Amino acid sequence: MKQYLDLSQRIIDEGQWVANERTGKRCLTLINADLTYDVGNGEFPLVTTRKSYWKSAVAEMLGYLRGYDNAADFRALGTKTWDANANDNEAWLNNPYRKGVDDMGLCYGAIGRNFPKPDGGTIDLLRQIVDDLSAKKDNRGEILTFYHPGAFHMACLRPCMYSHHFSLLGDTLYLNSTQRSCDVPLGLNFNMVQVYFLLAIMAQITGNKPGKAYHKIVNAHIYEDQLELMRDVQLKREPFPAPTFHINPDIRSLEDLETWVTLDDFSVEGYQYHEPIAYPFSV
Ligand SMILES: Nc1nc(=O)c2c([nH]1)NC[C@@H]1CN(c3ccc(C(=O)N[C@@H](CCC(=O)O)C(=O)O)cc3)CN21
Ligand SMILES: O=c1ccn([C@H]2C[C@H](O)[C@@H](COP(=O)(O)O)O2)c(=O)[nH]1
Repeated sequence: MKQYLDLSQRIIDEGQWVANERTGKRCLTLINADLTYDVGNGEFPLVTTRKSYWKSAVAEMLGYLRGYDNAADFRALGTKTWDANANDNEAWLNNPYRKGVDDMGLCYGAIGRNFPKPDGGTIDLLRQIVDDLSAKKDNRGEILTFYHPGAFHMACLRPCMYSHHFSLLGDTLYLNSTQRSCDVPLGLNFNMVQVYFLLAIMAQITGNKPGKAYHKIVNAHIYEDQLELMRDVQLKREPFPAPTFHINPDIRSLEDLETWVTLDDFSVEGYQYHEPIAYPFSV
């Protein structure tokens, strides 16, 4: 939580104003931030200085792991966060590759679970990584990437957290996640939970212990219409102690994640938080 508040304050103190063409808004922007989550010690990075919707965050990551490519599937899982990008963005609505209502196109899990090969066919990157880590193998390239520049014109958005690199030392699993673009008031709230969750669940389904997760952010920004709420409301609040995150121990495999798992298989204990803040969202 302290890392989140420090980054937000750093953007306010040192950030530069940058015009963003896609959204038509200016962003106060900082380059490079490194956050660390000690998953092995259960330090769950949930924001407490406003109500944070952690179930939505977990649902998003679960949808990526399942390879979902449309907002209706994400809604069925328990999050509406892809509705706007799938259905309200002018450029995407006019894109000939859009398959209809709720389609997100080729992004996130639709790429990572089905990565196109130049010589034909596709690779399921997640399946390969789960198989290797379960066999205690780390080939120094256990990388789940959602980044495929050749498919950007067929997607509603380029992936923001685009690479998750797993490493095994003995039976302790580590994760380095990289994010190219970060909406700190809205997106990062979710992204911290997602990086923690990804390491915790991957350790559990591959029979390893979770270690630390390292979260690299390149472009960290606050949109102009969010600045006042962050500076004058959220940053004035005192954080509460971190809650703890629990996963149903019966989840044992990638197939479990793909079939019967719901948000009821996850819980948060001891979550104390301040009043919600409704930050504006830029499509
Ligand atoms: N501008 C922007 N920021 C983002 O963080 C973002 C995108 N676009 N597009 C793709 C995904 C979608 N994400 C989203 C979308 C909506 C919320 C949001 O509205 N959050 C509210 C309510 C959440 C809820 O009720 O479930 C919040 O207060 O956190 C958060 C992340 C993260 N990503
Ligand atoms: O997981 C996510 C997904 C998206 N975001 C934010 C970061 C940016 O504000 C927008 C994406 O816009 P681009 O023009 O494609 O950079 O969404 C996030 O913070 N976390």
